[in-house]
Amino acid sequence: MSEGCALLLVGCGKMGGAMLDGWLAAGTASRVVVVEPSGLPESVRGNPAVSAATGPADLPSGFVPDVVVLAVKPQVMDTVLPGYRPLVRPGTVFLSIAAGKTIGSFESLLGADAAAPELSIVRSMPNTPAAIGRGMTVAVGNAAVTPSQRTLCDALLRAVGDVAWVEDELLLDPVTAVSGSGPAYVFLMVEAMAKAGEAAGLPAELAMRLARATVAGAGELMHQSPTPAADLRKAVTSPNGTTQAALDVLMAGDGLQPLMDRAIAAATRRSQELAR
Ligand SMILES: NC(=O)C1=CN([C@@H]2O[C@H](COP(=O)(O)OP(=O)(O)OC[C@H]3O[C@@H](n4cnc5c(N)ncnc54)[C@H](O)[C@@H]3O)[C@@H](O)[C@H]2O)C=CC1
Ligand SMILES: O=C(O)[C@@H]1CCC=N1
Repeated sequence: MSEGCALLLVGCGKMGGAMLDGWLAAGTASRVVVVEPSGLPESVRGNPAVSAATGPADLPSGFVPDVVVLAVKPQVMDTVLPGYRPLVRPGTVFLSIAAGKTIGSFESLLGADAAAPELSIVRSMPNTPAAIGRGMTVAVGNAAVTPSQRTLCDALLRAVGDVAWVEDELLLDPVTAVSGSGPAYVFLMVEAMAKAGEAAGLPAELAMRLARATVAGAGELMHQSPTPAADLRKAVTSPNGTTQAALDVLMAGDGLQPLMDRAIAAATRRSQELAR
């Protein structure tokens, strides 16, 4: 991977943009063409390795991507993707980060001969901490993905954080619910802690500062420590102390677990619906 690949990025919004920054910083892509109606993001303007195209018919002449990264919203994938059929060839792998969209849907959108063995597709689910190189991505490939294409996709995803590969594509729906959407749950917890702190008498600004610092610090502690989360929790919890009083509420039968079960189930269902 020392030379970097030729990459076509379709959709350069929040996730595509974050990943592009990571690839360029890591040198995983040596040439990137970006198709994005809003134009190139500020962070890559002037970078000689990056150029813009208005669509599949506007790619630089002779540009043959090793990988086409699909980072548009799932809702527009069906209209956007057929335009990229001419790029299907044995040496090119299509790497999707779209929620819900299945490998089967990409196979049919990318051509009538979609079952052809040369149509290499990797479906993946990253998350927004990718913007600071701390993403968590889960990926699954179809049978056509060669070992070198898998290595390439792994390097691209690893440039923005950790990567796990699975064999069973059905896992991508609960994966999306846990790690894809998960950062939003954590940010909501910060908001909820700050509001509760305010209700308990703290000035709003101080309550938010405490909530942010606590979640960020606890996250970093967990990141740096191999200690299981339950043990980190127990280390905060003095017998019959303040934490115990709060955890008696949060760990009650109607506490956080049933709420989280319902939230993850709802997101999983939505991911399954987006496939249709
Ligand atoms: N935001 C998140 O936390 C995560 C998002 N994803 C997936 O990433 C994909 C992108 O999501 P975001 O970056 O959040 O959305 P976004 O709206 O920020 O980015 C999508 C981009 O696609 C562009 N676009 C629209 N039509 C296009 C076309 N015809 N050709 C090229 N680009 C086009 C839009 O202008 C926009 O910049 C989605 O499929 C989503 O499911 C995956 C994991 C996490
Ligand atoms: O909310 C969504 O649909 C996307 C996928 C995971 C995170 N954001």
